[in-house]
Amino acid sequence: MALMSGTALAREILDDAARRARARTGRKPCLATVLAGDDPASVTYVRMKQKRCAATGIDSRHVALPASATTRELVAAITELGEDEAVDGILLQHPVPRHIDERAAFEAIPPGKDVDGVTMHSFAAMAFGLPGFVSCTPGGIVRLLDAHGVDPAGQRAVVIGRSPILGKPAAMLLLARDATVTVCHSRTANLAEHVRQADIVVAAVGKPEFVRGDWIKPGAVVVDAGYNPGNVGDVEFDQARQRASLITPVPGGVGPVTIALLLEQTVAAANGEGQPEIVQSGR
Ligand SMILES: NC(=O)C1=CN([C@@H]2O[C@H](COP(=O)(O)OP(=O)(O)OC[C@H]3O[C@@H](n4cnc5c(N)ncnc54)[C@H](OP(=O)(O)O)[C@@H]3O)[C@@H](O)[C@H]2O)C=CC1
Ligand SMILES: Nc1nc(=O)c2c([nH]1)NC[C@@H]1CN(c3ccc(C(=O)N[C@@H](CCC(=O)O)C(=O)O)cc3)C=[N+]21
Repeated sequence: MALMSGTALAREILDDAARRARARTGRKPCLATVLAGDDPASVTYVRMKQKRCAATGIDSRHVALPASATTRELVAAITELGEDEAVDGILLQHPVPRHIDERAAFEAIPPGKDVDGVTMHSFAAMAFGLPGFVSCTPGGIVRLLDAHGVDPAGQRAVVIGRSPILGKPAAMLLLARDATVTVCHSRTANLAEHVRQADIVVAAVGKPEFVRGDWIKPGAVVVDAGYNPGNVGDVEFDQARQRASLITPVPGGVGPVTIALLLEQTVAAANGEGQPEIVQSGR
């Protein structure tokens, strides 16, 4: 077993982003973070992103709305950031309070500022193999595989989870890399049987140690995107690592690369570029 660490890769991506920041524009790129409500985990994530911005030479601006905010108010706040020329990228922290229409709020982000890759436009571009911003966690997963010499082509990939910002786009990116992709979810029958067949497993469930180590096929590559309270992933790490050829740790795996991609795409947005290199096949 070897560890598929994300910290070194994140460092590389951030160093490169720092070098490219202001190169074309002469001013710092600016990421706007938007948070509705005060969920403590979300507050922590947003703070992490802001700190990483500061260290990378990126300005950040934060818009905080109360948990009682309406869809209309959230959409208005995002629309305003979309029209603000000083803002290059917009991140709306997921999840939003239950009474808010999250999709409507995401869609208020103009495609050129969708550095978190959450809009229909970005998803479709990614799925069609066209230039655009990728969803950060799935994009980070593919970059991790690349950095560790894992070529998904012809491999059986099983993605557990189908959420709009994680499981579903992760499946599309693996498909673009010519993997044979199975997407599992809460209605999947015989989940363990699917996982046992997988050369590449992506766990994106949100349940601590949900994926049992003995489901992992010997030699498989395991990517644990789960991030549960107490820094616990979605995979039973100690058992899985004995069977996997490569496995991401939690923390220090997918998480840091996700944030690095967000900042990389913010710099790209400021420089007027898309992010075409992740999707190659155009299928
Ligand atoms: N490192 C990072 O950057 C990020 C990490 N995360 C982490 O990833 C995890 C997943 O996040 P997210 O996708 O937003 O979560 P969601 O809750 O939106 O989605 C969870 C998915 O898991 C599926 N699922 C739930 N129970 C089961 C089950 N028993 N068997 C099979 N599938 C099941 C659900 O299926 P169904 O669709 O049928 O309900 C759903 O598709 C969390 O731990 C989160 O913290 C999330 C985003 C970024
Ligand atoms: N619109 C939106 N986009 C997101 O990308 C998004 C989101 N909403 N909502 C919440 C999840 C969660 N998420 C994490 C990112 C990095 C780490 C991360 O870097 N974790 C460190 C540990 C950090 C620490 O706890 O010290 C690690 O895994 O090593 C974790 C979780 C992004 N998310």
